[in-house]
Amino acid sequence: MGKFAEACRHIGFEAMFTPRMVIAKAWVLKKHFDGFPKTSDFDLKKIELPNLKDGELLLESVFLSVDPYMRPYSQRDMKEGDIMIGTQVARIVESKNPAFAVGAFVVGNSGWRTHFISDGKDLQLLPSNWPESLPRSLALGTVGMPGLTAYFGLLEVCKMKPGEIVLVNAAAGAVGSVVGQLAKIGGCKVVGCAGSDDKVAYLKKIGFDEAFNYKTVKSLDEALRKASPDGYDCFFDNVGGEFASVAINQMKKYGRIAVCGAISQYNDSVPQKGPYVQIPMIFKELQMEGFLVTRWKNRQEEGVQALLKWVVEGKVKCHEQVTEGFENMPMAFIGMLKGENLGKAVVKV
Ligand SMILES: NC(=O)C1=CN([C@@H]2O[C@H](COP(=O)(O)OP(=O)(O)OC[C@H]3O[C@@H](n4cnc5c(N)ncnc54)[C@H](OP(=O)(O)O)[C@@H]3O)[C@@H](O)[C@H]2O)C=CC1
Ligand SMILES: CCCCCCC/C=C/C=O
Repeated sequence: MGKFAEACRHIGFEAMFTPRMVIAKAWVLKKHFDGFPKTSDFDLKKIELPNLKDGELLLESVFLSVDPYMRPYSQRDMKEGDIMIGTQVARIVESKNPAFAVGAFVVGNSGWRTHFISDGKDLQLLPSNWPESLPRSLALGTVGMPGLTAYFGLLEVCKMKPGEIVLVNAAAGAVGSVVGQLAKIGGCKVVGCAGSDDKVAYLKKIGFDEAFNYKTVKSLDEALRKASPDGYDCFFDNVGGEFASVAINQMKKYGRIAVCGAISQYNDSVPQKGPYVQIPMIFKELQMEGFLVTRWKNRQEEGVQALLKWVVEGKVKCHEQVTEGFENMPMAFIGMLKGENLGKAVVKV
């Protein structure tokens, strides 16, 4: 390094003279999942990032999300060798775009990478009223896509009304835990099912009226009937498969079923067989509607502000399962699919 550049480094102008070389780490899908994902299906790659062009930003991921949709979407939309899809909370490290200041935090959709370059079009700045004391990781969970899924699914698909009875499965997870709490805020009775006694205890702590461990009950049918002998007006289904086939028979007349997810089927190599839904749907005159949260893209601001307010007021509680270390992303993803997470599963880089 020349004397002038050295002097500049001492006074903090190094970046002006020495282009920064950034090596990003990224997880790629080495092999399409066959049944349950394995760590050997992933590969960790290093990618040298080019210098920024005008209008571009360099970002570093701070928290990355692992979500169930990555399993079916990888099958549908990805080819082997592609970087794993996903969202992150990222900090702007360098900016050649006047709309984005260095140091600001955004939600990006750039996949499993430690660093990336963006032109800003696909980035969402964290709301300007985000409290300093609130973990920014919540922008991937309760105050992000999963929270919005609960919000729009309950309001627009279940069309819940005060006094109704709401059933939700995978209830201690990112979406389910918000569903139950919003249904309580909306004046409903809430029944939640989850896969461990610790999760059930958590559901009771955050205000669910009834909760049980679907893995240890003798009969799911009996447990659902005991939790709500009159049946269910709304069923927010995160699980599908056998659970949904049993629950549908306990819907009240004119009940509404929001088909949000089918995690019990994502790892199946051979499709599951019925029982089928038509008979209870006809005789109970049910409405069953599948949805994707992206339908309400134009109302995202409304949803985020409503969720942020409830979280800040303490009316919606959040729990996160934080895995430390970018190198542990595959493990965190697999763990979430196995049910190891309480609340939202995120990875801290
Ligand atoms: N439609 C949409 O736009 C969206 C849909 N979703 C869907 O919502 C659902 C929940 O997602 P999210 O809250 O992020 O994830 P969670 O945080 O709930 O994590 C997944 C949970 O699913 C449960 N689970 C896993 N396998 C099974 C199984 N075979 N049977 C029953 N439960 C199982 C586990 O909980 P447990 O220990 O209780 O079994 C696990 O913790 C998923 O199906 C997802 O695909 C999510 C976001 C958007
Ligand atoms: C930019 C992230 C898009 C998330 C879409 C989530 C839809 C989920 C479906 C099932 O899990």
